[in-house]
Amino acid sequence: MSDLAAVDTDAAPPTPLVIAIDGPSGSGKSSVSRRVAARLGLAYLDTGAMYRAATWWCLESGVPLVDGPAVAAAVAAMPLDMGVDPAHPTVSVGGVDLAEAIRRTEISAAVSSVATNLAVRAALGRLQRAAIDAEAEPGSFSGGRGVVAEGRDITTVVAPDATVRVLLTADEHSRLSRRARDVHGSDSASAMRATRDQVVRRDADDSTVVQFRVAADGVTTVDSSALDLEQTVQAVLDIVERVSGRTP
Ligand SMILES: Nc1ncnc2c1ncn2[C@@H]1O[C@H](COP(=O)(O)OP(=O)(O)O)[C@@H](O)[C@H]1O
Ligand SMILES: Nc1ccn([C@H]2C[C@H](O)[C@@H](COP(=O)(O)OP(=O)(O)O)O2)c(=O)n1
Repeated sequence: MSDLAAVDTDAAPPTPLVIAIDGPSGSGKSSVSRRVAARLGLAYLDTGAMYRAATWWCLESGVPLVDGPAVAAAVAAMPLDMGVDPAHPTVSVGGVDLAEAIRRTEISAAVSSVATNLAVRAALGRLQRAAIDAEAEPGSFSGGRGVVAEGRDITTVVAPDATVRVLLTADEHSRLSRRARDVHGSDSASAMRATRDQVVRRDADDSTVVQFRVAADGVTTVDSSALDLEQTVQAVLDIVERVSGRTP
């Protein structure tokens, strides 16, 4: 038998990895997920940005956020586009780039009222699942490279069949301190007080419809309270290697 004949040309390509990461505000989901995706050559889907974009769209269209059916109808018609390159993730609606707008305090303060609308959750959940499937399908347009998707219900509702499922946590003080530094450039007592609404109140509201405080069966918890960013990324990469054998 020649050397050439020994090559198995029918060998299946590696199954695209789907990594689901959930956790509360400030636990480090976005920072860690982007880095894990970049290191493994995967796409990156920020599902929180989709809820933020939906909130921006409703406010921009003059839809009162207290009117649940009107909010659901507006979100169903939202021309949303998510860019999933971890080096440059984008979110736009009707061609308007929302990178900055969706991080404003006004959106952070209002987003839970949209995220607790069950019709909105169903609609955005379907879009998220389709985006994950598009990245995870071998031979798909995007090349089936696989994806890291992060949010609050990815491990439990949107992609409970993901190859790797992680709940990223951190104690309340660490989460407040990180968010205060992100938003106010300082984690002084007053900056942390000013951030409480965006972290503690919002998580309390969000957890009335989604369970992201305790790991579901089969989900591995990573507590980042005593870790720096690189150590947290490494902790997730270690889990990926253990579960799937994949390394950067
Ligand atoms: N151990 C850590 N893990 C993740 N992020 C950390 C860590 N320590 C500090 N950070 C910082 O905390 C912030 C976390 O914010 P982010 O990733 O937006 O969290 P989330 O998406 O969960 O709200 C970022 O500025 C990040 O650099
Ligand atoms: N899969 C998801 C993702 C986010 N959400 C909600 C929860 C949050 O209040 C908003 C915004 O999420 P985002 O991840 O951007 O919030 P943080 O940056 O972690 O504070 O959307 C959700 O309900 N389900």
